[in-house]
Amino acid sequence: MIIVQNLSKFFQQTAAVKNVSFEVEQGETLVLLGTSGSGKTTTLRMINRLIEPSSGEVFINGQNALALPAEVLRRSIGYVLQNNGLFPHYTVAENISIVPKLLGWEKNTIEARVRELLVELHLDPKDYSNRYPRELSGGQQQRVGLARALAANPPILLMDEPFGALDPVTRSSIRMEFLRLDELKRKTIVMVTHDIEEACALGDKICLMDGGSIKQIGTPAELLFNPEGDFSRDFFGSDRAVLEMKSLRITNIWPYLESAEPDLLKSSGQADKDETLWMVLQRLSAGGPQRLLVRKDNESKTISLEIIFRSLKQLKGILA
Ligand SMILES: Nc1ncnc2c1ncn2[C@@H]1O[C@H](COP(=O)(O)OP(=O)(O)OP(=O)(O)O)[C@@H](O)[C@H]1O
Repeated sequence: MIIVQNLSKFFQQTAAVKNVSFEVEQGETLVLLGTSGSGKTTTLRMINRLIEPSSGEVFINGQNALALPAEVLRRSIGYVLQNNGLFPHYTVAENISIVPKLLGWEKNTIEARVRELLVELHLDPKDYSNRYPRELSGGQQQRVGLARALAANPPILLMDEPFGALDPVTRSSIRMEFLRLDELKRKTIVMVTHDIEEACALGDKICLMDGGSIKQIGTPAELLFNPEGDFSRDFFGSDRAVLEMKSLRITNIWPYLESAEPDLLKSSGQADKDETLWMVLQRLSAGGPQRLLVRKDNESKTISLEIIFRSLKQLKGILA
């Protein structure tokens, strides 16, 4: 769906992005992760040509993006900015309607779409449609920013630090909300963040960048368990243990779990193979187990789990 080939950007003498190449399949989320100044935003903005590349190519559905008029390209790509970029003098409904209006949609269709998006994003249309951005909390503004990007139902969504301006608690709850949105599940998404946990939670693939270049691309589990080089290894630092837990999908360890802890999984009754082990365990026991270790043995290719619950009562409660 998106192919980026040898993309580079020079600002005067400075190489902000150097020979970056990646592919994002339809419905996939690729996260651009890296330190400050590593070229993430520049890379993202070259996809919809808010920044014109110095060299390299971008293909969207097989079409050369650099050969299309930039406005046409941008109408098929939703864009969510870090500080939401809402127009302060437009109401919520007007902000969300911008692209559908540009595309000449009928008034009734636009109104219905605005209502639908507000409901989906948990903002009561009666209460919020006519508010101005300043009358919303940061999290609500961010939801409206997302609704605006989704309004014309673009197949591709680019998100630049979409949760960056939020406090950690709001950030993590909105992130969970976004993960569950059906509308987002169908999109091809490229997202910038410097938050490692966010990258692991949201990315099907992570593109780890440093100094304008890609250091490694892979699934969160690949980057965590098989880092290529010192930069990748050091990047996750002390967060590694928890992140490994969070990035492991039940599918990855299903065969081992079935033989090792059948009761545990059966007791959940609904352990979804796509969920991370962490989420399942959190659901199983409010507050999570006291200690949870995953060990991977590369030679025998086995994964062992050590789960220590807070009390016998907690364990019995789960298995009941
Ligand atoms: N318009 C510009 N003119 C000159 N240099 C720029 C411009 N935009 C970005 N740069 C430089 O390009 C490099 C990459 O910037 P970019 O914003 O892509 O990084 P980033 O990884 O998104 O950083 P952050 O996480 O801090 O937003 C930086 O060194 C930055 O100073």
